[in-house]
Amino acid sequence: MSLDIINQRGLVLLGCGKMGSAMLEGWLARGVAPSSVSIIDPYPSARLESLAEQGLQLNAALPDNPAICILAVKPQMMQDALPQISDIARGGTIFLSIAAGTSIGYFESVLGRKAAIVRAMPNTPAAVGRGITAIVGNGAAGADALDLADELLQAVGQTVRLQGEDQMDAVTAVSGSGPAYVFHMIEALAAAGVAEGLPADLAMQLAKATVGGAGALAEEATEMPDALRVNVTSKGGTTAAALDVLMNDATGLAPLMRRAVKAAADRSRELGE
Ligand SMILES: NC(=O)c1ccc[n+]([C@@H]2O[C@H](COP(=O)([O-])OP(=O)(O)OC[C@H]3O[C@@H](n4cnc5c(N)ncnc54)[C@H](O)[C@@H]3O)[C@@H](O)[C@H]2O)c1
Ligand code: PRO
Repeated sequence: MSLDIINQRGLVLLGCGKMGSAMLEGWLARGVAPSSVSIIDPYPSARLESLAEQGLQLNAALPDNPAICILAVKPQMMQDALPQISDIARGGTIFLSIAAGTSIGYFESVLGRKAAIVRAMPNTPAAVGRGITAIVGNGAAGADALDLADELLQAVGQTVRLQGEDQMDAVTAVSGSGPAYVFHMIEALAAAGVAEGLPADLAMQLAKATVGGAGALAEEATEMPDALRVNVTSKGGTTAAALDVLMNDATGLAPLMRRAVKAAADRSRELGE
């Protein structure tokens, strides 16, 4: 399985900030040896410094032919960062980019069309093995390359394969950025609890457990979310009173979410220009 290949040939991470670290923690927890990981990052975290003491290669010479090289710097930093991995073999290594808005065509223009390039959009719940990553490959990324990328990403959650790269901006806006929307909902729910008289720590505990529990139920139940919502809603009761506000056609959550997701997708398209 892919993690064995990673341990044999190595994994390079170009940039290891919030998203790179989230995935790295998932891989380490699932058996990737710190000594098989090479990281290039001018500002390594204390956690990376500590992993370096366990054998992780930090800003050191790279393996010639690693199984996979993950490109995890900000889109705006990509051009400056890529020359640092230019000595990696083009034939045997899969280049997996997680950068928002940065097209496969851009990477082909830098790495060449023969390089196997996989564009992916993960999300930070990968840190606890609950991420979801969408992937799409270029012409040089054959079934084996996509399978390897898929297996590696499955170690930190679910994966989906896209029909085309044109779906990536919408995916980024829904699942890449989506955790931030949910975290903000937790903040807003807790703040509303405080406004109704609860202590802040109790309101936050209630909000976190409610969102976490509802998310788990939505994933595990056979019913769809609309049926689960109806199950909570007594006729003439408290939930119905709240949903009158949240499901207002003009001012409720749906039009607000539509605007938010459109703003994210538009920004993803801009980053690709
Ligand atoms: N954070 C998320 O939720 C998320 C989700 C999906 C995709 N992404 C994508 O992941 C990428 C990284 O995002 P992030 O949130 O982890 O950002 P981040 O700023 O936390 O991490 C970027 C890392 O790159 C390092 N870096 C900067 N210049 C470098 C260089 N020249 N060479 C090597 N490393 C360099 C920085 O020190 C930093 O640690 C972005 O392209 C983003 O679009 C992020
Ligand atoms: N974080 C990155 C951004 O905000 C991409 C998706 C989540 O641009």
